[in-house]
Amino acid sequence: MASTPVARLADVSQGYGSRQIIKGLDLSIEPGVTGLLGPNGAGKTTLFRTLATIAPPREGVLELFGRAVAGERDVREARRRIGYLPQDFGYYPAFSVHDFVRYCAWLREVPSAQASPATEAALSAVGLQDRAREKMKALSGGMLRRAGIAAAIVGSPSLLLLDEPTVGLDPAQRLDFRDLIRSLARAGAAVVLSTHLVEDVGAACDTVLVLREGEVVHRGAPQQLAELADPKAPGDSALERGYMTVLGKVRAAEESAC
Ligand SMILES: Nc1ncnc2c1ncn2[C@@H]1O[C@H](COP(=O)(O)OP(=O)(O)OP(=O)(O)O)[C@@H](O)[C@H]1O
Repeated sequence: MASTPVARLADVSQGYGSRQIIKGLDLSIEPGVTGLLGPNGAGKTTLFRTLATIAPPREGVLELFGRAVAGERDVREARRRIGYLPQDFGYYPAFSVHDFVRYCAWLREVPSAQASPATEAALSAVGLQDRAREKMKALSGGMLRRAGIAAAIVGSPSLLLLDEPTVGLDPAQRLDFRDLIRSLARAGAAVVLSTHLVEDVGAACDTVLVLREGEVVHRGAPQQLAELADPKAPGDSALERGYMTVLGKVRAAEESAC
């Protein structure tokens, strides 16, 4: 039986000023881990901002947790259940790591009795429990990223949106991160992550979406993408070659249509 989508976009368009980035997109996000691949400028961050209710769709409908998001009240209710790690997230440099994550719990309206245990749990999930008292400004790039992941997962959101979460993580931390998102998905969360590291998608995702110029040009299990690989396509793994093959085919179809 098909599961109910956690998020659904129906005929959604999105853009900046006069530029349209996403055009008439239909998309559903199911429980489990969804990996978002796509070249620079494909619209991945724009899609995250739409799903995170930061930028309302210009046209079309955004549905979250089975309800259309139509006004301020819907946005506020939805945000309690969404964890979002933007590519460049803001923080107060003088905050301790603990206070930063706890502040994010407060923003998400995690009940005050649960805020402290939820903060401890999120810090320990990313291996920062021993750095909880350090200032944010004293963290290395990879540790800052881990603090951002902790802030996104605090309070166990139902929908977790992670924009390039593994940038700057060392190999051991990337492996731990994969375990973490798999366990969050097993606990019922829908996780969407964007990455340029195709192997992260192969290792951690149930579904992969390839976005190009604001359109989903492929959707399926990572294995299905790997099976599309043209052996002559560039790439060091079947999945990379599958990804490059899909992009190459779309480009060729566009060129022949011109
Ligand atoms: N604030 C903005 N104002 C105007 N154009 C923008 C803005 N943010 C993004 N864009 C444009 O929208 C398009 C999609 O950008 P977006 O950041 O969503 O892509 P992306 O797939 O996340 O890229 P990357 O992989 O480089 O992070 C790009 O052409 C970008 O230049």
